[in-house]
Amino acid sequence: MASGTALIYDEEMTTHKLLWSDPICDIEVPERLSSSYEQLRSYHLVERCVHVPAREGSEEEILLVHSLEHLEVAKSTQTMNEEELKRVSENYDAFFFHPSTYRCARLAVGATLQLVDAVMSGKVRNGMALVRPPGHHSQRNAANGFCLFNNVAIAAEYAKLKYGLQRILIVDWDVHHGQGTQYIFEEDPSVLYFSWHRYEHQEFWPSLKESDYDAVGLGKGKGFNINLPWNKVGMGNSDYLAAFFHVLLPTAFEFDPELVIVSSGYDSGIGDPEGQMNATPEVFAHLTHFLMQLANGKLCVILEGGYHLKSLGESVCMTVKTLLGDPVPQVSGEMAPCLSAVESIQNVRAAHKPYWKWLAYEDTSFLQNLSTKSHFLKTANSNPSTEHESKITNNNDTVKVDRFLELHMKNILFPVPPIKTATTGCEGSEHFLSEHVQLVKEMDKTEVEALVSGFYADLVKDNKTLLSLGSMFVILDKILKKEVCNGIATSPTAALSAAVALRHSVRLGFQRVLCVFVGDMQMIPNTEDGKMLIINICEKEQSGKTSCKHYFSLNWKEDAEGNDFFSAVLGFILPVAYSYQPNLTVIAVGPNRNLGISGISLLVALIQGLAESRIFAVIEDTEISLMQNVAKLLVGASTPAFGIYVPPTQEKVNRIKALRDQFQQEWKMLQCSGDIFI
Ligand SMILES: NCCCNCCCCCC(O)(O)C(F)(F)F
Ligand SMILES: [Zn+2]
Repeated sequence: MASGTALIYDEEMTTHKLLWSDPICDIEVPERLSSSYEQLRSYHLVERCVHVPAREGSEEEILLVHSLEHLEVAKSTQTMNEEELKRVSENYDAFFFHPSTYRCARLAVGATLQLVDAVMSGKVRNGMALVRPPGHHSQRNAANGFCLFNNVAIAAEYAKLKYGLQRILIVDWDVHHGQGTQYIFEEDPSVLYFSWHRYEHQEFWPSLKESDYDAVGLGKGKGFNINLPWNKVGMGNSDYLAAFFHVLLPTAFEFDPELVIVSSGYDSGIGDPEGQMNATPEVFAHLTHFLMQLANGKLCVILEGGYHLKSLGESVCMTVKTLLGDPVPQVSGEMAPCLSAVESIQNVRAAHKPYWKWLAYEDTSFLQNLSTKSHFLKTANSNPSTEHESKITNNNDTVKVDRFLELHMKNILFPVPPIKTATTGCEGSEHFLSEHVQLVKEMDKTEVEALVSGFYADLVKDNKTLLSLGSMFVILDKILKKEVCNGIATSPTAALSAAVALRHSVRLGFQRVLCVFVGDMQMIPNTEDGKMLIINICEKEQSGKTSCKHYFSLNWKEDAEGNDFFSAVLGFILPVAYSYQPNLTVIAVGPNRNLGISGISLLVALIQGLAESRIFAVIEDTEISLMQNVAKLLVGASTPAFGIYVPPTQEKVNRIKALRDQFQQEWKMLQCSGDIFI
């Protein structure tokens, strides 16, 4: 699988600028590009990327999406004077021409296509193109909203034509609706377009009815256009993550794209005058991390909007750092989506129920009793997470936001551990040893005995286990000291090793340890003090132990034909895990696991977004191929082969829903339907 991250930037795209006064367009300034690039340099990220040059998009490439008339009008502006430029610009909603606009727009298209080629040819795994003018509002025959040519739409058509792709996912996390992109692919089932956007019940620009959640696509394209409207400002990290867990990711994994393209606008970030949202830069690391697990990692991130230069720059850096494979920083803020966000999520899930298998058993009874909607809103105040107090009173106070971000990013940008993975050289590990892996020597026997005889004597009986513990302690120490990012060990009794590892981790000072245990756990540690949260994925209810706030037994029988674990990971495990905010994750696979390797791989891949990617994996030593798969994932050598997508059965959906209904007050990231307020 390819490696490396491309960065495409050409200073010439800073020449396009507004020549007259226009309070609407004057935020789209050249410094957006140059200061983002400077920020990348200041974090030494430019030198870690593969430099790919921009080029001019050809007329033929532009005509993949735009009309000849639109192209001719754009071309004709190159020789116009200011008066003429102003007049042509007035034909469009919120667009301005400069003599260099046409040249810059062709460079933006070409830069985007260069990135697609670099990724599709395997020259790099993923990459980012810093371009302007942006693209997602421009339409076949019109410029709109600072956009002249639709860079991302052209890229999708180009990729279909040149690489014969049949499924492309476009994720538009810009705070404005990319109506241009929606119109272009509305009837096209080969391009799944997802956009969230500030909407405020059609009050916010471009104020279109077709930006609402019920615009699902037309004809054969029905189900392949997903609009998630934000009807309030102040949306934050938890709202964005909830939208990914409960809308985008389940759909994306079912769609199984061959390429993912992001219309990456950062005006959805804190401090932006347009968005007025509260999401902080590190959330883009999480969003990027999730999308990297699709399409075998083939991800092209294309800049759209973003008008607070500091917020824009920090968010661009978070995105590129993650594309490079760095650990994902802890996400800040209360992990509780607001009522308005949950309502939008519920509405879009209901609207798409007819088109997606994963939604087949979605309960849409709330639609019938819409009359109780007022009831819905009235009782809403009973839930504390209904509204977000806006951290920054008004985003217009740029300097205040600068200071906030200065402090906020200080404890986010931790030094990247020199080594990615520590292992004990267990059976089969020679396959993945590389400069990213450190073989740790076993702790010597006497040390282990001293340790075990004290704190773990009640757990450890025989000698063989004792030795396997030696390596485990060494790895846990290295993870705690941040000498490595993650670690993996095998054990003759994974259940016992996991129990000792959990107790050892808490003793070492990890205050919140998440343990996901696959198979029967045999011994279940006491989770009363909340310092551990255990999710036991087992075939049958553990002896009498029912689920409670910090212990869940999730009964799951792997599906014979393929991998149906997506709904459990996305709809339950990740929301609980993100609500808990662990500072270490322990993944353990015991004897007679009830999950396929692809289900476990999915879990390991997606859970790396937690605890600054600190994961300790302990695998039953009979599971050689599983160990190798997990090790490759931890090293970042591969994205998981998720196997054949199988939608969840009604019984499994009901089991998740029951757990969600029972615990969504404690773990609020589980909330995805409004019936919690009724
Ligand atoms: N009352 C009229 C307000 C017009 N506001 C225009 C906002 C354009 C936003 C452009 C963008 O940020 O979506 C892009 F990504 F394309 F750059
Ligand atoms: Zn925007």
